[in-house]
Amino acid sequence: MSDLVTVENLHKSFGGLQVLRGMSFGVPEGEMRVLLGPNGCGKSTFLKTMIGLHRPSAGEIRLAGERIDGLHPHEIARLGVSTKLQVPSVFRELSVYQNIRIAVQRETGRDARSRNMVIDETLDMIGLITQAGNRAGNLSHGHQQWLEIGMAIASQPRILLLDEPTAGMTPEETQQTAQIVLRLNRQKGMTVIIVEHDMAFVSALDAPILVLNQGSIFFEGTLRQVRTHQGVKEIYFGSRA
Ligand SMILES: Nc1ncnc2c1ncn2[C@@H]1O[C@H](COP(=O)(O)OP(=O)(O)OP(=O)(O)O)[C@@H](O)[C@H]1O
Repeated sequence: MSDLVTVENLHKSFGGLQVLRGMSFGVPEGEMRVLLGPNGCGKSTFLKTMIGLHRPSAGEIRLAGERIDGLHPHEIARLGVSTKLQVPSVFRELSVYQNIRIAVQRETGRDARSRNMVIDETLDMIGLITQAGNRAGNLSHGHQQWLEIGMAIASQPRILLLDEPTAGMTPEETQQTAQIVLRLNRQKGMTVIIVEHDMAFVSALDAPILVLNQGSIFFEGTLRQVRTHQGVKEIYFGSRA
């Protein structure tokens, strides 16, 4: 299958600080990749560059063969790239249902019946149907994260980017989040790129891993291969791992 996302020789500097230095990889349509790497190696910078919040210093990002680097965030979103970053984005005063409805309404061209179907399907996907009438601000931290995932998928994107979605969650919520992401990927066929540190979560996803180090992809393989690769152990897990 051809790549939905192609990242080629991507560079991003902030002043004199070179964060991304020749990052290259591809993700075939319908697949998932986990982006791992030590703190400050540029994982969030990559996600923000992909959604147009940062302009690359050099290199290309393609979606289904078309260049998206340099486009505005709303143009990239319209092409089907959706994201849940670490910054909270739910409307706390509104209900769970209203939050999802707002996210669905951002899409044009749907009639009311099909909008309602998307809202119900989204609530089902994120496991919050029984909480639909609750105020978003009253949800637990974990459930708010699921709601944010729901808002990100309500536009039915081609690719979903998640930045540390399980941060601050309990171990049980973390496992349930893995199930949500797996449903999106395996049942809905959504392409997913996830930045994550939690190894229990990464293990549950059972997806190929990209290890980012010093601004470029250092290694690509399974979690098992990553865990036993001497070079990765040294840069990521520390030499004692
Ligand atoms: N807007 C910015 N201006 C200047 N420097 C920045 C900016 N954004 C990120 N950086 C720097 O770029 C480097 C990479 O940051 P980034 O947040 O991408 O790392 P990360 O791999 O996501 O880290 P973590 O795992 O800790 O979240 C850091 O040194 C950071 O201080």
